[in-house]
Amino acid sequence: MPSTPVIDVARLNLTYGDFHAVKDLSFQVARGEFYALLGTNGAGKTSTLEIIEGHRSATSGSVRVFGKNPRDRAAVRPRMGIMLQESGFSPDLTVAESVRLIGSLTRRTDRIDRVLDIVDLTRKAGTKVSQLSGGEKRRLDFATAVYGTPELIFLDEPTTGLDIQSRDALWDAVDRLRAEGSTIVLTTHYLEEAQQRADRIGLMHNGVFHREGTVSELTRMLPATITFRLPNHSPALPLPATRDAEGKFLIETFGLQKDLHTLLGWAQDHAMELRDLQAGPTRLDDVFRSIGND
Ligand SMILES: Nc1ncnc2c1ncn2[C@@H]1O[C@H](COP(=O)(O)OP(=O)(O)OP(=O)(O)O)[C@@H](O)[C@H]1O
Repeated sequence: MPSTPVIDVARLNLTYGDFHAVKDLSFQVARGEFYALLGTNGAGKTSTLEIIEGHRSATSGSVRVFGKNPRDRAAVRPRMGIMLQESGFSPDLTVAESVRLIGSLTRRTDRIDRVLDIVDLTRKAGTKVSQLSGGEKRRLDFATAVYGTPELIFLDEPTTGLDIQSRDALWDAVDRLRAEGSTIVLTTHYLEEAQQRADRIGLMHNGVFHREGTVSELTRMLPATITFRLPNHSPALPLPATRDAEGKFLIETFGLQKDLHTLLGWAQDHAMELRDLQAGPTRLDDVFRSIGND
């Protein structure tokens, strides 16, 4: 029998005055899953997450986290690690004091030196929050997700402002949390981060899901592309293609491997060089750009 979902949202609605921000939204997140809630600006992601995190009441619909009402903070909060866009740590506290505060707020236990090590702030333990760089502050925000290895972790734009080393370290830490069984909910505008890691994606637009599914389910709906250039007066191509104003050819295909094989065979047979050849699967960016087209 499948286990109870960690998050169960059914026909969720939220209105701000007469503005309908979230409309009949339903989705579930299973234990151990990495779910990315993505969408256009103003789509309703933050509003939805605020309800799931217990910060806001729904106008109607049902939200269950670990089978409980998330407004029941005492039952649910200790099991959730929430990395907000800004955690709002007091500027006068030191890094170590801020991390200790996470423990008392969430009622989870952990070793402060362990958490500082994971977020690479050991050397800044005695530094005041006001004296941290933007990236260091972001890593301190991440400590809220790491502290006490919570069962459910929300990451809201976690890598904004982080250099590449810090990003890699953050994702390594997330991988370890997953290996220990944590469920991850990510929101980000860096689509490739979601594309690489998410088990499933909910793509929101105007308060509803435009699409929901695995990355391959989402991208399978749009064609992959092959682009290249050819010298003038080349023989006819073996596949339908369009040509832009700069002379670059574009082939759109749902059979990338087969069509690429056909094209390369044609080029070989005619001793043609396919200059600037690029072939790529559909990216999540393309699915995003298609919002509003259907
Ligand atoms: N407190 C509020 N009062 C009135 N309208 C609000 C309030 N908070 C959000 N909204 C509106 O609700 C809609 C959804 O906002 P929300 O912040 O949930 O979107 P989002 O998907 O997180 O957007 P973004 O990617 O831009 O952060 C937006 O049109 C926003 O202007």
